[in-house]
Amino acid sequence: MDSSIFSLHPSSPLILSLAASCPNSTCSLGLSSPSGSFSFGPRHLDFSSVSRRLMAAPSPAASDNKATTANGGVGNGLFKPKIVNGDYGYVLEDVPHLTDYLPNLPTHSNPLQDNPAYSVVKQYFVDVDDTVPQRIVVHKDSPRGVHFRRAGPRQKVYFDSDEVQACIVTCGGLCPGLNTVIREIVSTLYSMYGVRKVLGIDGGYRGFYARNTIDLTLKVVNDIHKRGGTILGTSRGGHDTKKIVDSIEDRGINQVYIIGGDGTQKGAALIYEEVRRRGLKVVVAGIPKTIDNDIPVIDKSFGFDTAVEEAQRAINAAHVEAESGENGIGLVKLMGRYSGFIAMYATLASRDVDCCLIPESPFFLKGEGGLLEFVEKRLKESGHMVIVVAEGAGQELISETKSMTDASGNKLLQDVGLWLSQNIKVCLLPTPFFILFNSKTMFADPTYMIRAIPSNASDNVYCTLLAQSCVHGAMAGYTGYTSGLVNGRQTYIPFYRIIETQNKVVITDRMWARLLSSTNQPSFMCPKLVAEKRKEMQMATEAQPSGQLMDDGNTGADKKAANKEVRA
Ligand SMILES: Nc1ncnc2c1ncn2[C@@H]1O[C@H](COP(=O)(O)OP(=O)(O)O)[C@@H](O)[C@H]1O
Ligand SMILES: O=P(O)(O)OC[C@H]1O[C@](O)(COP(=O)(O)O)[C@@H](O)[C@@H]1O
Ligand SMILES: [Mg+2]
Repeated sequence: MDSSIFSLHPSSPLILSLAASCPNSTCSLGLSSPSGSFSFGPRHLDFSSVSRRLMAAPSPAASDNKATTANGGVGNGLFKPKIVNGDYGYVLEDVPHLTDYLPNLPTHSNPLQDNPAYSVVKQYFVDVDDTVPQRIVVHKDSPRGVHFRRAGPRQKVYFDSDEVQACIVTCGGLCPGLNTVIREIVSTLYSMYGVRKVLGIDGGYRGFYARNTIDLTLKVVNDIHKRGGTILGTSRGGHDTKKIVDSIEDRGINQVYIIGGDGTQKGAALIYEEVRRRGLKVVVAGIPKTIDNDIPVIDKSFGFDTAVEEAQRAINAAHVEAESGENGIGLVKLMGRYSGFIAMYATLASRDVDCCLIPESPFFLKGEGGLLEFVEKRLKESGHMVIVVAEGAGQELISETKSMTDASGNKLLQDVGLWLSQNIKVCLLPTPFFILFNSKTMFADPTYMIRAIPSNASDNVYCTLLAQSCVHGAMAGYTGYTSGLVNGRQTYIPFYRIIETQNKVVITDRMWARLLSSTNQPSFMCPKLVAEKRKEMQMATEAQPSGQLMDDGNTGADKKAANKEVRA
């Protein structure tokens, strides 16, 4: 077994609470799956939805999911997180299971057992007790820390193939790989589990109640991974929990696959809660989508690699333009509303960038140590320069007018690229240096071109594994989870962990230091801000017990060293 997977030992006291909260034994009791006809039309109660309600009668024991703590619940916090504590500071942040509120569900043998391609794989099924640590850098005395349930196929499943009526929805902004994920969910359901009913929800959350559905067959999805966008369409806004769950019931859907970013996963958490409140045998599973890479816990999001690769092409073009003219400035705006990961990685990969500006690192234009001073200096040294700016950078400098939001409630941003190119022109031209020499600023905004391309080879494989893991979890009866890669392993992560924070570039970490050293740009921090940052970090460091690893895997000692790296 891989050392990064921690399997619970049967003799551990932990096994008792896990066995209670995550059944994996075959139940002889229980009602058989509904055999009534499913309704695809407008809302009316049919036999299948009545029988699902009858099956739903939750027992008091089952509705308590054995959580040992009750903090930070999902969505509106109706249901307790499943947290299991083990020896040496081991914590399992488990995901819900249908049997938490439907205790007598029958199980079936996993059809993969008879699949010639998989039956020969040694240990193909994942041990139900396998878990994956969130942090892999540990010290001799550090606690084992937080773990997530390992994803993968289970020996027993909680759905009969004929019983499954799955649906897939894509929400939020576009991202390379969406079609691959759709294709692979359909293909896993059909080819591995023999499912024959998969619906596509048209146009995001509102499609549940305002649009027709699309039948997704192997033929329909066959070559969609070669196309950008999403064949299902997507949208912002339109999340109405009651209407969505009504539609799920009416259509007889019992597996809901929701592909989207932080906003979408918040919506998914609410759907899960409502489904559970109504006691439905319906799995709600998420697949994290964010081109900005701003979803926490997971290693990285699908489409991110593709986006960085494409962003590099734009940087390259800007570099060619800048280098060909006299004092040419190539300015490239990249995606990143709140997080500058695409800008940071594209800059690091390209090596042609002189300055990278991201939302996490404030900058200022004029005066000593400001951006304009640096532009002038770099032009004098090299005769050209390339600036990469993430769309969320410098927003506080552009306008103080009350910010507007989109249909999903996301802040609408001012165009920092246009603003910068105008300011560079207006502010630098009157200086003696620019009166003597010409300068031309070329501004490129390739954001929508990047979002629209199909995913590259590595993202395609990543999307395939994500989709397969997600389906295995649903068939095994897990629910209320997002599938995600943690330390290179597929896991099931409870919704509340995905939506509680946003992943951001930590400018006191080594990666940002690498970037600063590759571009040799100033940190643009005024001395007061540096002092404040240092103080914040010092206080965080002192609050940590000795040897305890902090959020980013560093110890207090690492942090102290990092504090010294913050440059004025
Ligand atoms: N807090 C929330 N609660 C419920 N639904 C939400 C929430 N935030 C966003 N959504 C819904 O999720 C969908 C996508 O959200 P959006 O922010 O546009 O994209 P992303 O999921 O990529 O962050 C939209 O339909 C939106 O209405
Ligand atoms: O699709 P829109 O509304 O133009 O939004 C553009 C935004 O979408 C993003 O691609 C992120 O989308 P999500 O919030 O859906 O993940 C950002 O990079 C960009 O700010
Ligand atoms: Mg978002």
